[in-house]
Amino acid sequence: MKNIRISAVSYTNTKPFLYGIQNTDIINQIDLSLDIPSDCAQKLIDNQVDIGLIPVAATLNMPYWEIVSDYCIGAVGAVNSVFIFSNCDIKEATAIQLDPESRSSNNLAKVLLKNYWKVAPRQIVNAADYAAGQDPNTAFVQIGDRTFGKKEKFNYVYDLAEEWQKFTGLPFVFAAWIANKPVAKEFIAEFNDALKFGLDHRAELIKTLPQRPDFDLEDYLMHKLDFSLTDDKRKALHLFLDYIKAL
Ligand SMILES: C=C(O[C@@H]1C=C(C(=O)O)C=C[C@H]1O)C(=O)O
Repeated sequence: MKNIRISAVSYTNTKPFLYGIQNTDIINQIDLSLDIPSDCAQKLIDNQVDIGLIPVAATLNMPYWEIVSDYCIGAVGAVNSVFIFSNCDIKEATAIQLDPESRSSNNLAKVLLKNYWKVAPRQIVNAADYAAGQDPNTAFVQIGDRTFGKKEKFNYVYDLAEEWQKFTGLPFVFAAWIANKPVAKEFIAEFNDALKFGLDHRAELIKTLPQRPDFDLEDYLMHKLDFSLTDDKRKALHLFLDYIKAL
C-alpha cells in the first residue's frame, strides 16, 4: 500500500502529536512533512498531501474535506500563543496586520473585530514592517512560537481564544486533522491511537524540549492547549465557519 502523505504544523503545539507519530508503527505508513500552518492548508488544497493538520478556516476553500481525528489544536479559554499585540486599545487601532503564517487566527481576529469589538481597522496582508510595532495605532495578529515571551512587550495583549470564549462562551479549534479524500478506517483508528500515545507522553516529551525563562512550556502543552475535539469544540468550529462566511 502507498504511504499516506501527511503535513503537520512545525510549531511546538504539534510536538505531542509528533512524539506519538514518531514513536509508534504509524511512522512506517506515512510520509510526513512539517510546515507552517498556511502551507499545511495549501498542500492539502493542492493535493500534495492526503491529510493535514490544517487551519480550520481553510476548509472553506476545499470542495471535499473530512475530519479524521478526535484530536485537534484547540483551547478552552486562553491558549497563550495566538494574540493581537497592540500599543493602543484595540478599539483605537486604525490598522491591523495579519499573520502570513495563519489562516484560522487571522479570520478569528476579523470575526472578533467585527462582531465583538465592533471596529473596522484597515487590514494589512504581508505588511513590509510586519510585527515591527512602529506605529502606535497599528496592531498585529501573531501565532505560534514567535509569540513566546512577547506578552510583556506590548501595552495591550489580546489572547484570541480567550476573547472568543468571552464572546461565545465556547472553546475554540484552531487546527484539525483533515483529509481531502476518504481514508481507510483502519488507518484512521491507528493514526488516532498514535496521536493519543503522544498526548499521553507529554511529560516525557517536555523534559526533552529546551526550556525558556519567559514562557511556561509545561503549562502550555499540558493545560493551555486542549487537544480533544469535543462536541463543544465541533460546535465552535461550525459557528466560526458561519461567522467567516458572513464577513
Ligand atoms: C494555537 C495555535 O494554533 C494554530 C493556529 C493556526 C492558524 O491561525 O491558522 C493554525 C494552526 C495552529 O498552529 C498556534 O499556532 O499558536
